[in-house]
Amino acid sequence: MELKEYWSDSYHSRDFKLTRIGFVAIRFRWLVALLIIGIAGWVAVDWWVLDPAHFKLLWKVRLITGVMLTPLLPLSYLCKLNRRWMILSIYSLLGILLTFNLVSLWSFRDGAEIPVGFIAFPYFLLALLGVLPLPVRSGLRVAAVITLATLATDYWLDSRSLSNGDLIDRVWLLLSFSLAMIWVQAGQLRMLLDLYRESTRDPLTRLMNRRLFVRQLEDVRHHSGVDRPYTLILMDLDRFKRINDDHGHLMGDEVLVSVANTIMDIFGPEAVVARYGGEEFMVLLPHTGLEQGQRQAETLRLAVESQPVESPLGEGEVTVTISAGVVEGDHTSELQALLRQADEALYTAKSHGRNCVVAQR
Ligand SMILES: Nc1nc2c(ncn2[C@@H]2O[C@H](COP(=O)(O)OP(=O)(O)OP(=O)(O)O)[C@@H](O)[C@H]2O)c(=O)[nH]1
Repeated sequence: MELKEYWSDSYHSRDFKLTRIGFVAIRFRWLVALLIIGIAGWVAVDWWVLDPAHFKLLWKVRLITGVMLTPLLPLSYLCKLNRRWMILSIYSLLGILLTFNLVSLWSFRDGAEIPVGFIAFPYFLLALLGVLPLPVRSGLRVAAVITLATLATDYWLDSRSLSNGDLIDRVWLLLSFSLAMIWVQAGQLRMLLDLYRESTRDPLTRLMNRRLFVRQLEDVRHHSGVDRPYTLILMDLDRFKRINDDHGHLMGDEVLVSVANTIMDIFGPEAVVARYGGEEFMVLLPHTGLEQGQRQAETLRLAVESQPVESPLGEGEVTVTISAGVVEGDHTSELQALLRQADEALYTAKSHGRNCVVAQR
């Protein structure tokens, strides 16, 4: 994982963004549910430790906080659809809880001793938010909001305490907890990204696998218009079994990696490229019509044919050829039918003697 991927989600793929938001949504929902139960359950502790006057005020504050948190449960279902909803949900949670913190501390303005649970609340909140897999930039924002709100609350309620060493002590504690939160969040993000890559990448060629490809295809189909077609190229190595049989599986693997690299070189970063099966590759060219797709497939076919692959054991080189089927889709296309059509076009290319490209409307 690169450092910039820890820093901001703008360096994550669209698909991973959605996956991460889905995880955040689930954890956020559990967090809200636990907070509702915890804040309500705390009434029993208040009843035990507080004097009746305080208890009378604070149980209502807890009840109102619980009621205000409740809409965040359905909101968490919207969070997984869109980053904006996620941000709104997280900051609404912070707003409600920091207001709760403010009101509960304010209730001790008469000089009564504040139970440690109330003083520790912002630190408790920072620790809890560690469960969300947020990038460092988002974590810093959350930490800044909690730190500033906590210091402002303290200053407003007891400005005297901020003139002595208490201020340094509090700032130090808040910064320590913030760092711990960001560290845990980055760890969660890393674990999620590693798992995501394991489950969506082919370990040999590092291309995406079929599962992710189909999701990407669905996404491109969804966002394309009638006048903005896309093209699919399904290709298969010719007589690949023979390469394995004659030169060994190590050579076969080398051929697969070499062809994958050639595909990436020819089509560039705009294309969506996947290892679709054992010796099958699929390329999705957004905003590309059938004729242009066919021309690009032909360029690839010639490039593969003209670049023999060297044996990793230094036992000479082999010439590889590919056959390809090309089809065009738009937003009305039914994906399974389109994939079947690409398969038929490839089959036709194979039956025409291999090492050729067949486009099918
Ligand atoms: N080395 C290696 N071989 C693989 C891998 N995945 C699949 N294969 C082999 O790919 C071969 C596919 O063979 P076939 O389906 O018979 O196709 P082909 O020999 O390419 O023949 P045509 O497709 O008809 O031109 C099989 O021998 C598989 O073992 C892999 O990851 N590495």
